[in-house]
Order: sequence, then C-alpha cells, then structure tokens
Amino acid sequence: MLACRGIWLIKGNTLTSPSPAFGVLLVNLGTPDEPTPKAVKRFLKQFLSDPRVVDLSPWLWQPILQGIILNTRPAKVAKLYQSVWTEQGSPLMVISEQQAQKLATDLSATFNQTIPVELGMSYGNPSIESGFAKLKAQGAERIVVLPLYPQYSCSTVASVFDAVSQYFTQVRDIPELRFSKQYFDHEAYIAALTHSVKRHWKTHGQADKLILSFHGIPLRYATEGDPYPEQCRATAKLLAQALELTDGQWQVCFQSRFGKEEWLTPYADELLADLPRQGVKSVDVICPAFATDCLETLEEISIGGKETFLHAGGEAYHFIPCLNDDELHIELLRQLVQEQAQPWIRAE
Ligand SMILES: C=CC1=C(C)c2cc3[nH]c(cc4nc(cc5[nH]c(cc1n2)c(C)c5CCC(=O)O)C(CCC(=O)O)=C4C)c(C)c3C=C
Ligand SMILES: [Fe+2]
Ligand SMILES: [Fe+2]
Repeated sequence: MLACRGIWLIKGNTLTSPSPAFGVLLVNLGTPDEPTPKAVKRFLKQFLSDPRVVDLSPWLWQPILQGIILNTRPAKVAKLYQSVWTEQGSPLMVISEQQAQKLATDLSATFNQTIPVELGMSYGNPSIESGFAKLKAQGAERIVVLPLYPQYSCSTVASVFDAVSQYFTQVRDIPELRFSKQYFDHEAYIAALTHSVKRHWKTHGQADKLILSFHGIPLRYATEGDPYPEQCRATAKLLAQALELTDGQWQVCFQSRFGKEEWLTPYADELLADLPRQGVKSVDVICPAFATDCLETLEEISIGGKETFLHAGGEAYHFIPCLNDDELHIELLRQLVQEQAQPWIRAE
C-alpha cells in the first residue's frame, strides 16, 4: 500500500496537512482554438517564435515569420485542421483532456486521495501558467511536470522546461518540482506500443512492413547535441524486438519537415512513395513520438501518407492510432508520475 507524505502547516496550535500529496501538470504541444486562419495564425506566431523550435537569430527569422509565413501558411493549414476537427474540438485537445481525466482517476485510486491533474500546453490554451495556477488553487505544493514526449528533443521538452522556469520567475513561494525528461525506452511505454500494434494486427492482419514515423527535427539540432534521433531509433528497435520482427519487416522515418533546412531522414513522404517500387505492397504505420493523435498523425500520416503510398502503387495502408487514452498508456503515465513522486511517497 502506498501512502503520501503531506505538506504540514501550522494552523493555530495544530499541525494540519490540507494539501494533496502532489499534483501533476500534463504538458503537450498545444493546438489552435479553432480551425480558422485567424486562430491558426495566433497559434503559429507563438509556436514558431519560440527559439527552441526555430533557433535562428530573431533579426533574421522574425521578418520571414511575420512577413511571409504568417501571411501564407495559416489559410492553408486551417483547411488541414478542418479535415480532422471534431465536434468537441481539436483532436489533440480532446484526447489530452481524456488523458488528464483518466490519469487523475487512476492516481486518486492508487493514493486513496484526490490527486489533481491539470493540462498545460506549450502554445495556445490552456497555457502552462494556467495549469500551475489551477494546481495551486487546489493546494498542490509539490508538482510533477510530465511532458507528453517520449523522446527528448530541445524543440519540445526543453521548451517546456523553459516555460516552467519562466513561470516561476514571477512566483515568490515556488512549489517543489519534479520534471520527467523522457521515456523513450520505458518498459511500460514499449509494452503499450506493442499491445497497440498486436491489437491492430488481430483486426487487420499484419502488413509487409511496419513503418515507424517519428516527427522530424532539423538535422543540425541533432549534430549540435540533441539526442532525439538516437532515442527514436532506440524506441523503434525495442518495439521491433518486442514484436519479434526481422530487420526487413520494420523501418524508421521522419515526418512533418518544415522550412528549407535538411531534417532527419529518411523523410516519411519520400519513403512511402518509394516502398511500392521496392516491392512493399502493404504497410502498417505507427507514430510513436506522438502521445496523442493530432494534425500531424491524422492528416499528414493517416490521410496524406495513404494517398502517397497508394498512388505510388501500394495496395494496403493502415494507420495505427497513437496511444491516446488506451488503458496501457494511462498505466504508463501513472508509472511515470509515481517514479517522479517517489520521494513524496512512503510504503505502509
Ligand atoms: C521548426 C519547426 C518544428 C519543429 C522543430 C517541430 C518539432 C516537433 N513537433 C512535435 C509535435 C507536434 N508538432 C505539431 C505541429 C506542428 N509542428 C510544426 C513545426 C515544428 N515542429 C508546425 C509548424 C506545426 C503546426 C502545423 C503546421 O503548420 O504544419 C503537432 C500538432 C499540433 C496540432 O494542433 O494537432 C505536434 C503534436 C514534436 C514531437 C517535435 C519534435 C520532436
Ligand atoms: Fe511539430
Ligand atoms: Fe494494417
């Protein structure tokens, strides 16, 4: 049985422990509020102005961003968002809310007390700041920050770290904090992915090849020290081993490249266009870098990737959804939180 060490306060002459043992800030990238050019522009402006995402000198980058990209891209990208938008909103937001709710239920059952879990998005709403404010309002004085990126990249996880540090520059009494950096090789993550692929095979049969499509980053970020590509390859290898795939039965690629620089290769669109020529007629495609389905998985890979592959002569293309609110995914998130909260927990 696990119990939590509370925060003790003196009220009058009595020591009380009114706060939850800890709270959780679940962080994801964020998404526009609406699938309109105006809302997409607002979102892209904040996202692409983050120097962790685009590390060019602002003197060089801001004129390109403000003068060209924000005048052309929002209308095009808004149409893409419209193709995946649901009645409840952006898939990334709807699924993130489900994850937060299920994780809170799971943690509260584990610790036999209410453990608040709030969402904070790096860009757009709800912001990281509002997530911390909600946790404070619920009395959380110890907080686990859990970015939903299995593989560490400076462009994602480090930007969450920056936002967290920035927020607390304005706060006099900061909480105790634990920050989860990565979980690319976590046993429960590989188990959740394995289960998801096997479940897919049970329903649809196994394709010639399993394609593991990770979000790309500029190659330069990796050569300058970002460990992201090695972590992607490690995840892929662990998953392939767990599925007992031979070398020819799986392949890694990188999607969603942006701008003119070289990104990690092979590029997903080029690979999918080439595979039929190599004799690969059916593929299952999974996106392990995404904890939640979103524009990049549902539009670019599930819809766009299929068109590319079938147009190039492929015969069957199956997209395997992200882990989303799968039971084993929530179990993984609970374990990650528990590992970080360890110093605040005692066994009874
Ligand atoms: C320089 C640009 C970008 C880097 C670096 C980058 C890294 C990166 N992104 C994700 C996860 C997501 N990206 C999403 C959308 C998205 N990404 C970029 C650019 C970079 N990403 C853009 C411009 C966009 C917006 C859409 C577009 O204009 O093309 C999303 C989806 C958001 C949604 O609303 O559904 C996610 C998630 C990772 C994991 C990553 C590095 C590892
Ligand atoms: Fe991205
Ligand atoms: Fe399939």
